[in-house]
Amino acid sequence: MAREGTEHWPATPPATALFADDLLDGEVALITGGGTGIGEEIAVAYAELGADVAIASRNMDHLEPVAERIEATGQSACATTVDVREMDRVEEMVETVTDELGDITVLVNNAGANFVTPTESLSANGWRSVVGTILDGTAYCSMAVGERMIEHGEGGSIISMGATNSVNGAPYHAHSGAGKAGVHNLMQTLGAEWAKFGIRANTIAPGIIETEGIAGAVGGELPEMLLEEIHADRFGQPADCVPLAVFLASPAANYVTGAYYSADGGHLLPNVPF
Ligand SMILES: CCCCCCC/C=C/C(=O)SCCNC(=O)CCNC(=O)[C@H](O)C(C)(C)COP(=O)(O)OP(=O)(O)OC[C@H]1O[C@@H](n2cnc3c(N)ncnc32)[C@H](O)[C@@H]1OP(=O)(O)O
Ligand SMILES: NC(=O)C1=CN([C@@H]2O[C@H](COP(=O)(O)OP(=O)(O)OC[C@H]3O[C@@H](n4cnc5c(N)ncnc54)[C@H](OP(=O)(O)O)[C@@H]3O)[C@@H](O)[C@H]2O)C=CC1
Repeated sequence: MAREGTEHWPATPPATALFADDLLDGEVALITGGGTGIGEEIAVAYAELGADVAIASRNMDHLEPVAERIEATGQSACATTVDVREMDRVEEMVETVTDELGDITVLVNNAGANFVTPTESLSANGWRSVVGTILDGTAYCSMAVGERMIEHGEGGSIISMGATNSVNGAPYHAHSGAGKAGVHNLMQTLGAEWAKFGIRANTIAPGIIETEGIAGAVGGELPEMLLEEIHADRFGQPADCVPLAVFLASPAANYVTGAYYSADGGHLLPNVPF
């Protein structure tokens, strides 16, 4: 996996160099969109730290090679198809994962969708496609897994991928920004409601992370001029998002819920003196 860094902003080291290799022993993690990009990096890191890992998305071709990478660590893997926009399919996914790996203790709502477009060119179906994946999908997966976490009675960790485009609004991101803002709000609400069950719910907001998904979303290569807005002077890599995802899944975050952490190289910070 690419881990490009610069002199002042070095690459984030692999999880095995940062965390104890048994940190996630006994955890069963489900990562939606775990066959590509950031989700793949989190899935493999969780397995390297001792979790059994399920990955789910629409296309099994994405999932099978990652399931092999998980199994190569010695942990159990489950790869299953789902469209997170459909509650029935989400319920089936959760049944499959629970049957194969046991009760889910960590859910990572990572499946995502975006394309940049002027809002006046956005169709209703385009809006639904993106908001359905980001917001409905996060809600459906959280409800289906949360219900079982409550029944099981041992708590759990729900981690959702937000995006920095939701913080101040972002031109051409009406659907994505609004959906991701909803994700953060949903995690805060679940953090409050489900605290009594020992379920924590938190959000990670990546900045601009080099993945095939974002390249597709912007219609090709990421424009270099975007770097002018990033204090770290480099785009992020999937590995830059992993330590937060490991922390939030682990006992190190036992007192952390409703929180919002960005991994964006300072993208949201002002870059002019006034
Ligand atoms: C520049 C800096 C950015 C920084 C912040 C970035 C924040 C977030 C980033 C990310 O999330 S990156 C990860 C992105 N990953 C993906 O998008 C992967 C999954 N993507 C997809 O599945 C597709 O790209 C999809 C279009 C999002 C969804 O596919 P689906 O099969 O459900 O939809 P379609 O039937 O293809 O289309 C539905 C609807 O949407 C319209 N549409 C699709 N692409 C565009 C576009 N580029 N511009 C305008 N409209 C688009 C399409 O025409 C359909 O609408 P109708 O024509 O039926 O009205
Ligand atoms: N890369 C970036 O710069 C940023 C990313 N993010 C967020 O981080 C997360 C990961 O992004 P990234 O790795 O770049 O993206 P990718 O495009 O690589 O990953 C998105 C994943 O979601 C899956 N997916 C998409 N739609 C659905 C659906 N309807 N049902 C189930 N699975 C689906 C895709 O698999 P399949 O096609 O097989 O369904 C794919 O594996 C996303 O939530 C994204 O919004 C946030 C800010 C910036």
